[in-house]
Formats: sequence, C-alpha cells, structure tokens
Amino acid sequence: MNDIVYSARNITKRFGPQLALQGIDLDLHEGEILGIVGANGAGKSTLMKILSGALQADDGELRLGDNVHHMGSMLEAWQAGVAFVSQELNLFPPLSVAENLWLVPGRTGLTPTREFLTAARVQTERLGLKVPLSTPLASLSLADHQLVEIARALLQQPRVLILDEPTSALHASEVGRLHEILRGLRESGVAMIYISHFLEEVLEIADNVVVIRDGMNVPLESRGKRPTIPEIVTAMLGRASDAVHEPPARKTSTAANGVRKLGIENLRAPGLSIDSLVATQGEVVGLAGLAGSGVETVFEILFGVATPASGVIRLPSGARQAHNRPQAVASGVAYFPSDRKHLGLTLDQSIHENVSAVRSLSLGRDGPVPKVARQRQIAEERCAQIGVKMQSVDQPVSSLSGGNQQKVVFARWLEANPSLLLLDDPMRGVDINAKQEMYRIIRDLAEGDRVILFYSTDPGDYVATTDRVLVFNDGRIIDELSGERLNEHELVASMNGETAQTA
Ligand SMILES: Nc1ncnc2c1ncn2[C@@H]1O[C@H](COP(=O)(O)OP(=O)(O)OP(=O)(O)O)[C@@H](O)[C@H]1O
Repeated sequence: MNDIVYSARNITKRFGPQLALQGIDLDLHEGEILGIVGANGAGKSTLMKILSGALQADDGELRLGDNVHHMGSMLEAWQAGVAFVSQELNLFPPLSVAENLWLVPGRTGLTPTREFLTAARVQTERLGLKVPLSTPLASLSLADHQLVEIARALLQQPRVLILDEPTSALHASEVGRLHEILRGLRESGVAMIYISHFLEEVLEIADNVVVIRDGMNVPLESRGKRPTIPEIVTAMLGRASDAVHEPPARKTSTAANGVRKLGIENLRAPGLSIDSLVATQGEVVGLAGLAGSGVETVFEILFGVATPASGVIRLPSGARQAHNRPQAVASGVAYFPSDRKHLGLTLDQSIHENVSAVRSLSLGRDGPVPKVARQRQIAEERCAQIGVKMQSVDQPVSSLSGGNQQKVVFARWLEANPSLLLLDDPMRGVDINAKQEMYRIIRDLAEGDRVILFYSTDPGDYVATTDRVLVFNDGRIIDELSGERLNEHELVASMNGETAQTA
C-alpha cells in the first residue's frame, strides 16, 4: 500500500446533545479511492466537513503526511491541497459558470484569467458539461450544478479530493465520465474519498470501503478483501436488511369512465411537444429522460410554474391547467422538486411544523391546521415510518442530515392529500433502507385514488415503483416501457435512443 496522505484519529463532534461523530479513525493513501458509506445521518458529511476545514472537530487529530495539521478553515484546506465537493453544492446562482469555477477560498476578484478559462473549458468538456462558461449558473439543471462543483474542485489540482455524493443528480453516462476522470487522477497519485448511497457505484470505483454507523467506524468482516453489498448493508444498518423489494404487480392503464385521470393533449412549449399523455388513478407512471429531455418542463407546467404555448390539460381533480402554484395546489397537485435547497422546507422551523405545513394549503385530509399536539404526533408517525434520524420532531430541519431533510419533505407530502403527485427524484440522497420504504409508500399512495408521475436519475427506481415508463427525448415521448420491457437495461438503452420506437 502506498504512503498515507491524510489521516484522522479519534475524530469527535457534538451538535448540542447530539454526538455526531464518536472517535472516527481513517487513513487515506496516495492514489487510493476510499469509499465511505453509511445510512442517512451516520455522520459522513460531518466528517468530510471536518476533513475539509469547513467544521472543527471537538476532539481528535488530523495528519497531512507526517504532520499534525489543524484544518482551521476551508482556505487552509485548499492551501494544503484538500478540495471538497460538497453535497450541498456551494455555488453562486447569480454568477456565471466561469465565475463559479474561479471563486474558491482565498481567491479575490471576479474575473478569471485567460489561462484559467482555457483550463476550465477543457475540464468542463471532459466532464460533459455542454454549456458555454458565460452561462448564468441559475439557468442550469441540478446535474450541471453538480458538474460545475466537481470541475471547480478538479481545477485546483488537489492532492486530496473529497467527493460527498458527487453523482446524486447525474445520469449513468455522466457518472461513467466522472469515474474515468477519477481513475486518471488515481494514476497520478491523487487520494480521494468518495461518498455515495449507490453502493454498486462505490464498489465499482473504490479501492477500499469504510462503513460509518452512528458516528463510529464499523469493521467489515471481509477485512482486506472485496466486501459484498449485503455485508456493507448489514454493517450500515447494524442488522441484515429487511428491505427486499419485489417489483410491483404492474397495472395496465385503464381509461374507464368515472376514474380520475390526468389528460394532456397537444401540449406545446419551448422544447416540448406532447400529442397525448393519459395517466389514470392508481397508476405510477414514470417519465424518464436525460437532462433536457422535457420531463422537467412537464412537471413545471402541471405545477403552474411554466406556461405552455398551447394544449389542453385536464387534472385528476377535474380542474383545468393551473396558471400558478397556489392554483395548482388548490387543484390537488403536489410537487416534490429534486433540488434539496429549494424543497420548500422552512429550515429554521421544526420538523413537525414542516410536516404539517401543507395542510394549510388546503390539501389536508381534515382541513384546518391541526393542533400542535396532533401535529407533533402526525410528524412522529410519519418520520418513524420512513426512518428520519432525529432527536425529536421539535428540532429545526436545518439540524438534520441532507438525506433526512429529503425524507421530511416526503413525509410532508404524505400529509397532504393530492390527487396528482409529481415526484421529481424523491430518493436523491436517501439511504437504501429509506428508499425501499419510499417505494412501498409510493405504491400505497397510488393504491388510493391518486395519479403519480415519477422521475428519477436512478433507472432502478423506475423498475421498483412504476407501472410503465414514458421515455422522453428532445421534448417528445419516444418510447413506452411496460411489462417485460420495463427493466433497467431496456430503460437506459431507450433513454439513449438505442431501441427507441415511436410511442
Ligand atoms: N448543524 C447541525 N446541527 C445539529 N445537528 C447536526 C448538524 N449537522 C449534522 N447534524 C446531525 O449530525 C448527524 C450526522 O449528520 P451528517 O450530515 O454528517 O450525516 P450523513 O451521514 O452525511 O447523512 P446523509 O446521508 O443524510 O447526508 C445527524 O444526526 C444530524 O442530524
């Protein structure tokens, strides 16, 4: 094994009464990709923030090479050659891509040098970011934001690169490109930490895997050998997973009278052209496609935040197309957006306030906002159901880990009673167990009289939850997968236009 580049000993971190890290040890070697896995709230991001100077440990020691190093700030870490791609995507939406790439700790001025721009162009192209560097960041998709954040770290030519869920918004081809780049960096001796909830992905790219549970290292039985996924899951959860998911008994669409249905006809908008799309109550219909395929626009139109040029929309509640968000909500439409930062959570409010907030938007089952005691009870039930790791429902949402915040949003929409549920990558960043529970909940929701449209960056999610999948390309529906054809292989091929048929 090569030399140790970066090591942590007995790292401990408390947030008030919460002991987030309890004596973590870690060794990172030159030219090693170290995978770190753990359930939501296990302490991965906290540890990465400490390694990258964004947070200070309460106790423990960090060593860079042979020297004890006090990572007092992110600037110090950058200067020591430690670059961090954060799960929270610390970018500046009003600035351009180039300015975002340029702005790193310690650098002053907003104008990138010509030399930097040339390097930036090469790096972004290698990662598959297809927009000019002058593009305002705010106009890019979440996946592109993730690529910009990765490019920014790579442009620092770090000795140590920490990637916290770098692929949560990326499609398989983008993941493939990133892995190729990381393998190249490994060859040149860069040491990397790679965190992901996609365990197959971790096993594919990582040389070694570290499991963290409740802020502590969990030894793997296969010590030194390649661990298996069941072994990793058992270590993560502290027990074997009970989360064996059977794909749903798929329904075939019934357009019978008397059932609620979503009907879209001749819908035209910039980058979108749908002749017909019908989904009936009880169905989970997947809308799949690569970035820019048009799925996002469909969601935006149905939620009243984008306006089509023409077309007819009939919502399951019987209402016509909504022209703004309040109208959409009042017409029974719930939208679960993929961007965690814009999930609509009020971060400084408590979990129970957030979970019950949508009732006040007139979607509630029992109408008026329930009393606080009842709110708390509902939130407790919902959070227990999907395993939100928390101290109490009174704590602010901002104190939860990223994946647990995502689960609170999910719990919140469970408390609403929409007739049309738009789920835009709801499982991004949630751990394997919660994912299985979400699959079940989505199926249960569909069993009621709801129509569910579902999008994910993980093809496996479609197979696990949907009845059928409409594949979008260039704003059009180019394929429909159901029955035997609804498997990951066909889906990925179809999204890439390999077996596309006209639906
Ligand atoms: N700023 C904070 N204030 C209070 N508690 C916090 C704060 N940040 C994290 N925690 C708590 O520390 C624990 C570890 O959180 P962390 O974000 O490190 O988990 P994680 O393993 O990265 O989870 P995820 O997979 O969901 O991103 C959690 O219980 C979380 O609630």
